[in-house]
Amino acid sequence: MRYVSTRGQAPVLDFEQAMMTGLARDGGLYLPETVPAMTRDQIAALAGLRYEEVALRVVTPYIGDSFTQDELRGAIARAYAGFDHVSRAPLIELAPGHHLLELFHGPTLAFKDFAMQLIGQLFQLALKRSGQRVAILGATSGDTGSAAIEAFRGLDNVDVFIMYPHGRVSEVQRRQMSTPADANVHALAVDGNFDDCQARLKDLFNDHGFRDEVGLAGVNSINWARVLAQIVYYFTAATSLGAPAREIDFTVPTGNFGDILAGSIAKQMGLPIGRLVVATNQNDILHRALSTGEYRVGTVAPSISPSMDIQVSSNFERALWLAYGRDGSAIGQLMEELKSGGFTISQGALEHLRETYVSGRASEAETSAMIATIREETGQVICPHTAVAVKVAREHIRAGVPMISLATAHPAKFPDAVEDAVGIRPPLPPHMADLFARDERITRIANDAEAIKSLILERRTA
Ligand SMILES: Cc1ncc(COP(=O)(O)O)c(C=O)c1O
Ligand SMILES: N[C@@H](CCOP(=O)(O)O)C(=O)O
Repeated sequence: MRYVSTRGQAPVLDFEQAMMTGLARDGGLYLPETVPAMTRDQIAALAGLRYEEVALRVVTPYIGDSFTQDELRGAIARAYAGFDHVSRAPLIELAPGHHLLELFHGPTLAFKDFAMQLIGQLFQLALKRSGQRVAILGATSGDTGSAAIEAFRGLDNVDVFIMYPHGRVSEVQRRQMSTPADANVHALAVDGNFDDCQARLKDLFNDHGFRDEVGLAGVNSINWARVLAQIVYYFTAATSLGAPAREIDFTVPTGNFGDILAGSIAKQMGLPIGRLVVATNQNDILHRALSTGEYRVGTVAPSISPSMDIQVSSNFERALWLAYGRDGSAIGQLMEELKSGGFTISQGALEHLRETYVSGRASEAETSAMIATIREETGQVICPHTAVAVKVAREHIRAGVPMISLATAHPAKFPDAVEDAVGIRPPLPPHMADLFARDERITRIANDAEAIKSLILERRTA
């Protein structure tokens, strides 16, 4: 399997190289040159299999010679062994025809664990083989950071530097990043918003001298391996509701567009997904872009679903590349225009996008009201990101087509928003029960690439 950059100017790589490279050297994002199809029979055969077995079958065609089947099987087994639910991603019925896919049973209580735990295992295999040492740099609006830290903490050939927007993540999220005592973990509170963190991350990757000097690696959904691992649960969920014999719709609470992009790849592989519904909070650039064709960056407004407080949505570049017929120079041009605030999507590309995606948004009041409604109707307490999805999903449910909303985080990560909505603070699970008693270690840092570079050079141990 060969991987190509959305901007068409970077070397073509194999899976392991693409995973270790992260951001392509032309500033673009790697994608497989062709998406491997699964036959109807192959998809039907997934129903009822253990999550790990489905993962092996879905992921294998993308790996090429990078890892043996035994290595991959072992990595998958270790990745999901720590999840606290036997199904890994259980599906529960919220209302007739509307289901919740619970993606928060991993160690850090958000969907990020599905990919990060697997990447952690694959990185270790690759680094052991190459003898390389890396400095992982991540940007987070709250969940990617703790998942990355959990997957890489304590390794002696990896340092993990995580930038998060100071004051804009929940206290639980912050403590998940600031309390691990491992010397290779560095939580950086950046004076800016998530878009600033992600922009600085790309600045550092685009500085090839620095990148090579410290062995920079990325585990945001910039990294194709992240998206790949997230494809799997679309298959487990859809086949458990009758796919491929019937069509299934999904609603995905969306910010950086990695999770829903994974759904679109599952669809390209042959999974009969009808609609992929992009659900945004008040930071609704994606909803506006899909509705009007204008991708215009606004100001990031802090919300009660902070992990989706994103305006520059990294993986939308991958969706655009597919919609523009894989034209790297067209994408390069759009990304140049983005530097001045945005661009207009061509009519052809917009139509292509609309064949796959529909969209909606939830205001702050609607999000909070939906947490209360679901509690009232089902007794279930959902997190604010999930509430955004459920609110938008309800507007898009079609008769006879099951709708699956992705429950991307555990409500205990956002106790203030949940308490405001329903008057209760969901308890943290036992392994995190003493989170508020643990010591924190945070470095406050300016929104400045040079300052971040100096810090990495000074602190790296690997
Ligand atoms: C809890 C939660 N829900 C939804 C999202 C949005 O996912 P994506 O960035 O893949 O669109 C995020 C952040 O990634 C998140 O942490
Ligand atoms: N919501 C994310 C933002 C980064 O997304 P990623 O999927 O590109 O890592 C977060 O929680 O950090």
